[in-house]
Amino acid sequence: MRRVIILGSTGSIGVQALDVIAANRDRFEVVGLTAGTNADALAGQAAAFGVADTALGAEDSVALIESVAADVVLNGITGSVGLRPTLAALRSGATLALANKESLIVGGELVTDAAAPGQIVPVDSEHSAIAQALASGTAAEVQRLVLTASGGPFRGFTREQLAAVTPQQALAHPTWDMGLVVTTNSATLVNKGLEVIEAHHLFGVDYDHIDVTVHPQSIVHSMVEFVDGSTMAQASPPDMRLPISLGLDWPHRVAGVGRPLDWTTVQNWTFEPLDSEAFPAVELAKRVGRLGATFPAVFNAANEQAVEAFHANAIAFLDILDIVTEVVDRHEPLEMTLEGVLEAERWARVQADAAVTARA
Ligand SMILES: NC(=O)C1=CN([C@@H]2O[C@H](COP(=O)(O)OP(=O)(O)OC[C@H]3O[C@@H](n4cnc5c(N)ncnc54)[C@H](OP(=O)(O)O)[C@@H]3O)[C@@H](O)[C@H]2O)C=CC1
Ligand SMILES: CC(=O)[C@@H](O)[C@H](O)COP(=O)(O)O
Ligand SMILES: [Mn+2]
Repeated sequence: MRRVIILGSTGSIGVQALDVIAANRDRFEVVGLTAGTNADALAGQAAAFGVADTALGAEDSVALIESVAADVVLNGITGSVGLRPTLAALRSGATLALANKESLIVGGELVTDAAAPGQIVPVDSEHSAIAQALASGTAAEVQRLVLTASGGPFRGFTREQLAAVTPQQALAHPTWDMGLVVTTNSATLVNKGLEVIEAHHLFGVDYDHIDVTVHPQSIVHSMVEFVDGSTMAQASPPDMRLPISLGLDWPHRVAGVGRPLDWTTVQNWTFEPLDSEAFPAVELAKRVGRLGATFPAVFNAANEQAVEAFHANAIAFLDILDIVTEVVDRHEPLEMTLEGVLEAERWARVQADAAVTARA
């Protein structure tokens, strides 16, 4: 029986994790649940799963991790506020099933240095796919990682067309039903940029050997190319319960957690290059990833502020990336300590908010 703490249990990842556990009560026991502010939903989940320990907010999530023994902590919090809970989960010795990509991106080596080998299991669908595909060769035999991107709701749009898109349109993701921030990030392709940095930290592959291809069907979740020219791809219908289940009990598979592909119907899987002119986010992310230090934290924090402003109708869609770029370009890197990262984030949020105000 694996004892599981779920951080962000009231969100998209958290609710799907509870779905997986509800169907496999002989295998998983929920021992802790946390949310941001939604106390009613949290109390309902605690009653349904017989959980005594719950917490609201990141600080109390850390206290819960420190006081409740668990085999695995699933971090399904949204945003870089998940950094301290990620570090607390690693300190606790539990496996960290990581959906909260932001904590790895902003924390960088603070997170990877705190992790024992194999302690972080990726839940993000692309990184779960890569982890599965990597089993086909040795680390030295890996040539390239290829992350798939759906392209989001605005795939094929020109910059002129993107200028007028609305928050409501940005939330209409073609293949995944997710929280507001990651869905908006999929529309700008910032999500794919964050995922390139995430892949670099998780798998130790340099940025010249991490590529992105647009695959609108979201069936091939990512690929690993090996030195002999062989490419291993992981494919399944888009359903986060599969990577979540692997995160909860890696490397073991949970029977029946996802439905398989249906080969009795016509399949049309397509792949196309990313239009970096309309969607410069991946190039910018690679730039900040290469710069390292506090640049990724600044990229992410400025984006979080700009996404919030976009949904408050304070800025236009294209302003999101313009603001993030402006803030990154002005950044003077700070020391890579927790305090340095938090200070860089504070600075980036102030700068981004000022850039929003300047556009009002
Ligand atoms: N959804 C998906 O399919 C995927 C998500 N991810 C990643 O997983 C993470 C979660 O995404 P998703 O589930 O979509 O997001 P949601 O917005 O649906 O859920 C976020 C969760 O985090 C909680 N939360 C928000 N703020 C805080 C805070 N300050 N302290 C503690 N908890 C907080 C929320 O609580 P409350 O309800 O109280 O606000 C909620 O439980 C993100 O990093 C995302 O990029 C990655 C791949 C796929
Ligand atoms: C399900 C998942 O992992 C999301 O992060 C997904 O990647 C979003 O899709 P795109 O960013 O490819 O549109
Ligand atoms: Mn993803």
